[in-house]
Amino acid sequence: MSADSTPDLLVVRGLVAGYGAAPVLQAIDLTVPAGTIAAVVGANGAGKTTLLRALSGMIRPVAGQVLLAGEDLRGTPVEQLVRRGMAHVPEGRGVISELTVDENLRLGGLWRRDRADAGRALDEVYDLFEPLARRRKHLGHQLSGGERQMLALGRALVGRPRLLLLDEPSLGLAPRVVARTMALLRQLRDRTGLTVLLVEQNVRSALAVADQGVVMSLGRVVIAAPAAKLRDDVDLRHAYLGF
Ligand SMILES: Nc1ncnc2c1ncn2[C@@H]1O[C@H](COP(=O)(O)OP(=O)(O)OP(=O)(O)O)[C@@H](O)[C@H]1O
Repeated sequence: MSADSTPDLLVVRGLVAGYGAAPVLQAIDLTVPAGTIAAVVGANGAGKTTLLRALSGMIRPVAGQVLLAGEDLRGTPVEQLVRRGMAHVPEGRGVISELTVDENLRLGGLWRRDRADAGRALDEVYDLFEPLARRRKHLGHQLSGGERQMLALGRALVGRPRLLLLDEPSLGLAPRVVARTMALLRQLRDRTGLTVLLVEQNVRSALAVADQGVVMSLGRVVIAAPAAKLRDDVDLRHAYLGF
């Protein structure tokens, strides 16, 4: 439990993971309370993307524990992670260019047994992302960068995740689109209780929307603090964020 007794949805303890002999992540500890947004920031190569990959089962941790709502996820196959409520929107977004917007979105709900609710979730995504509703029949490759970002996020939301792992959603997007995406995350948190772990290069935008800021350096968490504190405390900003 966190200090204000909100249950922790995600608890990471001593997570070690990487790609070969030398691990990238060096014993990561992290706690994300349910219904909050945590922004993971840090220099290029700090290990932010690797952290998301290790959480979503794309790479197998060498050591440590990942608990989702108290359940240990070690050894859980990726499709089971999705069923348990974890959705990962990777950097580069993974939209399938040859499929239409509608087909891409439906992929996000294919595994769901409750077909009626999958249909409702699809309608909700079209309500949230009006440009997607207008382009249902367009192919993935016909979309703009911002629309592809919406589509990747929308596809994850069709699965009604509890925990959304989001890698660099602002990458390559116009500031207006970034602002809209961040506002949407807040709206989802407030309306549906969604929990978000957001990796961002755009530190200011990320800390503006987040409840918690997590700064990584060289595969470690160097500080985890309320986002407002990281935003407003000049000494902390200078020490950990360099601005
Ligand atoms: N597929 C891979 N195989 C081997 N090493 C990798 C692979 N992906 C990343 N790395 C290495 O792992 C380290 C951490 O990279 P990672 O992408 O997690 O950092 P990051 O904080 O997300 O940085 P960026 O913001 O540049 O994506 C880097 O040294 C990187 O070179």
